[in-house]
Amino acid sequence: LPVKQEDADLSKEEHCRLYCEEYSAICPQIDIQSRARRSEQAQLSQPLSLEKCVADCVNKAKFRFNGTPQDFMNRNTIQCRRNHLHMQLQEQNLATSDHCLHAMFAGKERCNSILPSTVYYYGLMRVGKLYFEDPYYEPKTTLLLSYGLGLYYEGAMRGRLQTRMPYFEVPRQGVTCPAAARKYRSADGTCNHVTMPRMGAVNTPLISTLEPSPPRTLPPVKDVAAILRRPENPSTVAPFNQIAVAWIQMMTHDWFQHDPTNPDSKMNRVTHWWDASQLYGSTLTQQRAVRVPNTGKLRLDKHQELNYTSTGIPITGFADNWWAGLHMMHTLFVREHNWLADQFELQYPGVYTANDKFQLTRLCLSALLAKIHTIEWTPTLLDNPVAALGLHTNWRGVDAILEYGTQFELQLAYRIVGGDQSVPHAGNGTTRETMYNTTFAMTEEFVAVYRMHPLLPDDMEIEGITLTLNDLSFVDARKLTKSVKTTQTLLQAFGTTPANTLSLQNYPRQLYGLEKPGMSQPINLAEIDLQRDRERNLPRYNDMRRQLLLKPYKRLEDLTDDETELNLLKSVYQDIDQVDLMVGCLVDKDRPYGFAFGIVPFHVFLVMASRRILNDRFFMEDFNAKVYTDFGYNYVQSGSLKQVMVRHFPELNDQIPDNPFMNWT
Ligand code: HEM
Repeated sequence: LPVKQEDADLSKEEHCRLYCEEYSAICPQIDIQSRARRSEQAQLSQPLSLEKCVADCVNKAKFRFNGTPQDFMNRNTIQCRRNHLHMQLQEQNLATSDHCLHAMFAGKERCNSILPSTVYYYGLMRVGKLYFEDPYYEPKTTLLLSYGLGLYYEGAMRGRLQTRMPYFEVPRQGVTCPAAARKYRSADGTCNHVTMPRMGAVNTPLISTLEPSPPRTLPPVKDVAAILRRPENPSTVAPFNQIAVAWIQMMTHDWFQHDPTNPDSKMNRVTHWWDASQLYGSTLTQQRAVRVPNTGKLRLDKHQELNYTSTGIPITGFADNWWAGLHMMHTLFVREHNWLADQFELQYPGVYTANDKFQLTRLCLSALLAKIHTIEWTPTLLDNPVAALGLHTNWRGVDAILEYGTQFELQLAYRIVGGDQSVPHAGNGTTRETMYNTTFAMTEEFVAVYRMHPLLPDDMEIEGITLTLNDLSFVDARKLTKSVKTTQTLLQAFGTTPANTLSLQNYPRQLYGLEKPGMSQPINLAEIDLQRDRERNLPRYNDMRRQLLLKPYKRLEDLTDDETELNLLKSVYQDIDQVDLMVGCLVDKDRPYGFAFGIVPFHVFLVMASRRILNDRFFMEDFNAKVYTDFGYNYVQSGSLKQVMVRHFPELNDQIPDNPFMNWT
């Protein structure tokens, strides 16, 4: 294990030289952490015997189990499903009742303290889930109690799921971090994490935290894709618009991308961090290509639109799966980058070099994107006051409660829980090392639940002309982008075109014959989506429910009350355990109040939404005016999507609602 060996050879001074030339105060801490890692690694290298694992579960966790060790493993109990050491680390701090709780979720084994866990689960968690899923649930209680219970469910479930995230070493592979890496985000995502510098970097693996379903005969993807297809008659639409759709695709390009030419590869082609790599690239070479040399700015054409190569490839950080929606979003934020870089010169004349201005702008813009996503985009799709409060808390901490209303009881709650510092959130300095003791990486299940192609339209009207999705995609997008006011026109069209709902019969017809450059014939994206989840060993839907601590279903009938949908499901699946993950996500009626998607994707997001903030140094201990500058920090904390849009397209001011993701009139 290279990290272990390297660390073992380093003196304390070496640690300081390598990791914290500027911040020597944290050296002792680093030394302790390195020693802890080394001792963990030494234990990890011990062979794991099944008997020992079970014995530990029984002795350390005081967990009773009747059956063979193999049964124990097969039952998927949380103690044994992770590697042995991780189990010990995670579980030793848990109360016996929590072990029992895990076990109950996993397979209803007998526990020796069944009573407290029953009270806990059936009492707080059950009631909390009711209020979380429907804040207007009867019997009505006080706001404090219903929101409190709902939030309790969210927090407790996140904690449960979090204990399943693994700890693993990412080999350093010769990466050393220069002093500048302490101040700014690196091009390739290295050095965000001080002691494990390749954590979250480009070309490190996406991880699977769930287990594959047992093998069994499944219907061909072709047949399954056929039941997803959107019919010719008008599709069902959402209250939010196509800007929200283009937004989420742009975000996923920041977080993860598999290599479509090598479906077996688990490597992430972009950095795992929320660092706007879709704009800036995930390597130094890509970054140089998008920058205007010797300035802090990014390239735009003479109309201030995104630049393209002579062959129609956009010059930007991530250019795959391109369409007009991405042209619009990238142009908007590249313009914002250039405006912001100028502001650093105006605010601090002569203080910063061109490179400093570029790096500071990147820091601030990434944080603004993360903030817009957390407190504007996600609450739009999860239009539920309890979920929204949870999301605001992710960014602002318990201060969010104060913004939520002036009700006396909420104010009281704020005081009772101890105010701003009581909950980890952006900027409150909780270190990632102590956060859950896990390694940060995007997960395969996160990729899978974001397969949200049904949000897309089949066609869209732009300046009176109806264009199909094929007309808007790949190099065809370029044809639209040569006029002076392209992005303004696109924003108007996308703002007034509703998103489609995430439901069973709503997969765009156009995507069954998507003309992708380099392919000899059109691709069928619906089939590809299904196929990828199968070949990447994602659990099928019902197993996913089980592993996400949700009650599994018994019959296909449990998934939907709609007879047409049920008949479609029955035309391809014989039983509930066959249902593909994406199909289950689209059809499952288990959708909390106001949610645009179901509880399964939500449980996956619940963990990742917090981790990608709480594990990132630039959102935690380094999210402050010292690192971002006073101006930059205020820019992030006071900025919003509408502000950015109006800055660059003032003519749209009157049309853009306060929440630009909602349909414009
Ligand atoms: C017109 C717009 C879009 C086009 C042309 C498009 C096209 C594609 C293509 C060709 C793939 C690769 C399939 C493969 O070979 O594995 C893909 C993957 C994917 N798309 Fe889209 N897409 C579009 C919009 C969206 C939107 C709105 C979302 C919403 C979140 C989305 C989410 C994803 C995800 C999660 C993947 C899997 C990525 C991975 O495997 O790492 N796409 N898309």
